[in-house]
Amino acid sequence: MRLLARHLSHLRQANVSLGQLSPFSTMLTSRVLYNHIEDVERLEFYCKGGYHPIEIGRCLRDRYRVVHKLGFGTHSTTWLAQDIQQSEYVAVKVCTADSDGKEVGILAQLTEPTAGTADCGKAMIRPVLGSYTVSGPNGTHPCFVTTPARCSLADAKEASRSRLFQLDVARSLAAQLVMAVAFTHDKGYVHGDLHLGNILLQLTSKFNHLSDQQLYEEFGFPDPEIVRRADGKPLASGVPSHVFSPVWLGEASDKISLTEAKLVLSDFGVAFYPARESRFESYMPLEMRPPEARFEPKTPLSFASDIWSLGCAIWAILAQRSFLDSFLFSEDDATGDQVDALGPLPLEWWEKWEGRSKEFMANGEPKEGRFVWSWDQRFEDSIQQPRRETGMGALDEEEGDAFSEMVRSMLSFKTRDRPNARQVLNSSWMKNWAIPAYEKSRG
Ligand SMILES: Nc1ncnc2c1ncn2[C@@H]1O[C@H](COP(=O)(O)OP(=O)(O)OP(=O)(O)O)[C@@H](O)[C@H]1O
Repeated sequence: MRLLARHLSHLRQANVSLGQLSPFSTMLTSRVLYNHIEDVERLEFYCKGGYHPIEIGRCLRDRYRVVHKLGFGTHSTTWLAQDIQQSEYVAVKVCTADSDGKEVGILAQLTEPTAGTADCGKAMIRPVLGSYTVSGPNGTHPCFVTTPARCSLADAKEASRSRLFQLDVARSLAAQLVMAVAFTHDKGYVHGDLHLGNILLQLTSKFNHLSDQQLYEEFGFPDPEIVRRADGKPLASGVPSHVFSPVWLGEASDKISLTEAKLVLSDFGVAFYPARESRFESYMPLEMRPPEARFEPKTPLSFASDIWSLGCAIWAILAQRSFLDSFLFSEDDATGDQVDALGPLPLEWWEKWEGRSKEFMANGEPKEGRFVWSWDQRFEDSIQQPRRETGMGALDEEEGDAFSEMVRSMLSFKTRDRPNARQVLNSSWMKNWAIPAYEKSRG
């Protein structure tokens, strides 16, 4: 069940990126078909410009001995390795050869010793421990080394029956996420990909005391799956003979304790610096994508676009279900769902929206007889009822009102009406519920 859940979660994340492969991508996926293997990277991305084939047991740079696979995205595979110089486990992210390699520079700037030294948000972004490039049959790949994390919040939710975090854990995670985003924005960067798949949980330092053997006994041995072409022909030189499912170091969301709930904001692969570059396209999953990316495609995205996604992410941390229906099939579905939840669109957007008459009589007025999932009903169905039913703690009226006020303001259609991240940190819900839970977690 956990495997299936993770597979679905990866598919959902991958689905998004596949349509919009990369802002920089020059990779042409290979046309070769392979026999399907569950819960692994897309095999057709082993091609010129794509992934680098990695073998478990191999030593990268004569320093990082690969022990297991941690995960994969559309632009990378990430490996758990033993740093033989420092005798500690590290995560090595090996990017596709078409990656622009900017992520490492952004992480280095965000974590440099002078960057906001006393800022709590800085502690939630992992410093780069080393970076290099590796050349192989598919090209030259930017690689960088960070500390390994336990699992993403998306995977933790998928691994639990309730798909919920304990209330104080959810409050603390939400506070940490806003701190991390506020810090990132203060440094001039927009993250651009804020969703629960990119929000990771820290591993405890005890992990470093495990030998390879103990690690395998506790978390499972790598299970090589043979790669075979569907046409039976031999594999090209850039395709690995075996691939591996990621190791599961995580925990089901409902089992995570307050002290374990330490967050890492990861994947700055599409982050950008709006003062120096204009970005018009959003790479967010449809259900968390800011609406201006659709209705104002000629206006560059900025910090406020992260605030929309941050509002959706905070909702998803507290809730069992995402704010918008996660089975949206088109941009029209997403816009329709946003109007049902948040009310009428700005007039100029409404007039621009060609698909408006499918579900609506007029702006904010649904067609007769159609079910409308309102804000209050979503709050009840996604947050309160599941929390009550599973004994995970519902929000009382005062907290519920403060939470709704904060998230609703972040989900204002017009970017100028959204608070900035520092203002979010100063909201009543943050000050009276979320930050106190975070402080409790630090003892
Ligand atoms: N430091 C880490 N520790 C543990 N797992 C990690 C780490 N970094 C990445 N991962 C795993 O690898 C997955 C992919 O990483 P990441 O999102 O950085 O890749 P990407 O190729 O940039 O993704 P995208 O598909 O968004 O382009 C993550 O969801 C996570 O499961």
